[in-house]
Amino acid sequence: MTRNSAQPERGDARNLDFLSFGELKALLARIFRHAGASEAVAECLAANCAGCERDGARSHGVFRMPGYVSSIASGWVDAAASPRLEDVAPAFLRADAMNGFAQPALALAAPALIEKARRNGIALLAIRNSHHFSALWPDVEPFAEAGLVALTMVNSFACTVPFDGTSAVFGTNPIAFAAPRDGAPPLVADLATSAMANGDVQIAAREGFSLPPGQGVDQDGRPTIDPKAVLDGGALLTFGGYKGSAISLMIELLGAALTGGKFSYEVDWSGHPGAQTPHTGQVLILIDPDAGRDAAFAGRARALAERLGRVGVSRLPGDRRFRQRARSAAEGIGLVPADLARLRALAGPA
Ligand SMILES: NC(=O)C1=CN([C@@H]2O[C@H](COP(=O)(O)OP(=O)(O)OC[C@H]3O[C@@H](n4cnc5c(N)ncnc54)[C@H](OP(=O)(O)O)[C@@H]3O)[C@@H](O)[C@H]2O)C=CC1
Ligand SMILES: O=C([O-])C1=[NH+]CCC1
Repeated sequence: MTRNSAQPERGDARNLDFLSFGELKALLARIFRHAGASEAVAECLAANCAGCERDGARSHGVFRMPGYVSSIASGWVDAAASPRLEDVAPAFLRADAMNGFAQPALALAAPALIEKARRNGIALLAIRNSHHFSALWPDVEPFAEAGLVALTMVNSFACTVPFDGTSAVFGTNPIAFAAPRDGAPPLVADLATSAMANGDVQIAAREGFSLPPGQGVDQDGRPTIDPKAVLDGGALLTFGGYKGSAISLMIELLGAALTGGKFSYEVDWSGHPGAQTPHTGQVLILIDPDAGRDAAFAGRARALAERLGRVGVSRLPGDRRFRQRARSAAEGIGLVPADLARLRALAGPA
């Protein structure tokens, strides 16, 4: 059976167990603490991962928890690391995640970054020595809610063949953008620059679905719709051929060369069986869109969105997530009972 697994269905609601966001976040925080994370890291990553599940961003929801745990257990990532911040220029911050996760480094930097963006109109954060194993929208959306435009990019691990190339060099290299909009939630776009996210390929393999044609190749470079062949020595293609390849190239440069992180092809976790979290870098740019003038940007964003609606566009990036978020708030976050049981087992004794 083939399914466009970009946002796979979770199954029949009648067969699910429902948790509130608070309950799911508390369970995930227990798992992180049990795995050896510091309190701060556990809270930060639990909120992030529970938020992905709540919003229907399944490729980075609770299915990722065993990967977090095995990466921590392998000694590849330090879940108790305390990130360090360096103020390098009026509009430039660097953060060393100290071989920990990227999100706690971003959380540490956020207040100073916002202050710099408001003072200078723009500010850049370069995070290195960091592991990013999640969606990017949580890294940009809060800034747009505070009236700022945010753009972020992360490189990952070599699993994507550059256009015209013969083997994987790029990661799935996501880019996310958030902008404030008058009278509505921010506009938020968040996408892998590979044809699919690696997480969705893993979900398809686990649930027994084929990939749509044109997403990946097997270990011999032949086109395949078998997710296991893509994961087992094969690779993904870039989205949109040479165009996605060009954007992925930019993300390698900004995510790694600019930050001091590793290129995706330099990630070598062979000495750490069980490691799954890419050890690379992340760049984030904040813009105060109304610097030097009266507020206008959010109104312009609203005008553009309304125009798109008038020509028949029924879904803007972020809309599906916001709808799912509202649904989760009303009904709870539905989990397959076997997945919930696995999470409880990962959390150890209560
Ligand atoms: N940490 C890492 O190294 C990596 C993380 N990722 C993450 O994986 C996630 C999934 O990526 P990907 O599979 O490419 O995302 P999708 O293809 O599912 O979605 C990409 C964007 O397009 C929007 N969108 C999807 N379908 C439509 C449509 N029909 N009309 C209008 N807008 C649409 C989505 O909005 P909406 O969200 O509302 O559906 C989203 O903003 C991302 O969160 C990404 O950050 C990916 C690669 C690596
Ligand atoms: O889905 C994906 O492609 C990835 N998520 C985290 C690392 C790569």
